[in-house]
Amino acid sequence: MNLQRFPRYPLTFGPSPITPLKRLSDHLGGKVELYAKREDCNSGLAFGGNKTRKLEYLIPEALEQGCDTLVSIGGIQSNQTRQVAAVAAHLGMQCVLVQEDWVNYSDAVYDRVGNIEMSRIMGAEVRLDEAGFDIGIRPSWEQALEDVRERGGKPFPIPAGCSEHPYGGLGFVGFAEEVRQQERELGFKFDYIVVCSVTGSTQAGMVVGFAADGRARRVIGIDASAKPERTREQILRIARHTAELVELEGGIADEDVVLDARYGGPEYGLPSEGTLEAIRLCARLEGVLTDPVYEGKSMQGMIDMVRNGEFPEGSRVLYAHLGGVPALNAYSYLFRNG
Ligand SMILES: Cc1ncc(COP(=O)(O)O)c(CNC2(C(=O)O)CC2)c1O
Repeated sequence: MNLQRFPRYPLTFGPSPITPLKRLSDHLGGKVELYAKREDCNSGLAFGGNKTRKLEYLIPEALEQGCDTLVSIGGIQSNQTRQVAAVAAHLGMQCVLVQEDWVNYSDAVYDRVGNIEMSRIMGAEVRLDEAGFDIGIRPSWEQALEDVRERGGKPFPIPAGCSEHPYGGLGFVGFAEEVRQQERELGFKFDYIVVCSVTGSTQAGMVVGFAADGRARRVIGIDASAKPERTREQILRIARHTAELVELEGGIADEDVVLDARYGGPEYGLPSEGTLEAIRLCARLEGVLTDPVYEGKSMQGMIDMVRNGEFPEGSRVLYAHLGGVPALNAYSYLFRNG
């Protein structure tokens, strides 16, 4: 596998730390050892997250092409767009963000706090659009690109979650290589990796990266799109493309994409009671926060799978914490009683 041939523009602190979740593991019976790899603490740029790792492989192209404006898209509380705004500010580039109406939830502050607040403070042009949730290429985003061109700018297109960009999976191939190095230092290997999936390139990169040592099917995706068929198709397609880019021997089989659809409901961006309980449990046992849109759902999935005995006794499970905490501010009503 050859990731090194692709230039990487450092936007993260270096290898993200792996921390034990010992109190949570003990609370769940102590038969499975849970750890977290902290992409939520991976960068000093506006709290970082999984997109910041992905952007390290997109930015070299933007700089090489002489682009002056990063253009991206997400829902109103998108972590993607906030991370793009931070990288644009950090690089001295302009930023245009399309924020569509992806979530059937709003209250007095939903479009004024958290991610969208930070994007505005960092100087991004934030365009609210009433189109609903869809992880594909959107007319609103294509229009924003055209508008930048018409005003004489040179836009760099960054699709939702970076995922439809040809290099969108590379960052998480690197994640797997980083984990292997950390396993050598820890003196053991993880049996499973749990990760939240929506636009798919995070899991796709991990599947390719861990395929290199036979662990592709040990990457357990937890769908948070509530449209798992679409997300699964996108993960598989991106994984196969990424495997070609890094010259992975053997390629990617359908069965290499494991996506659990039990926890994505009731809708994208809306948490179930189980999700809210998982957020509270991890927060109160570990001081580790997760969010109602993404990580709360993957945390719920991991906790449920441990409770159901779905991981063999003695398993070591690595939870990929991909960030997302800023969105908690937009869902404060759900936690008004703790
Ligand atoms: C905290 C967090 N965890 C997991 C995911 C899912 O990652 P993928 O999109 O690569 O599958 C996101 C994505 N968020 C999107 C966004 O617009 O923020 C791309 C949907 C995320 O932000």
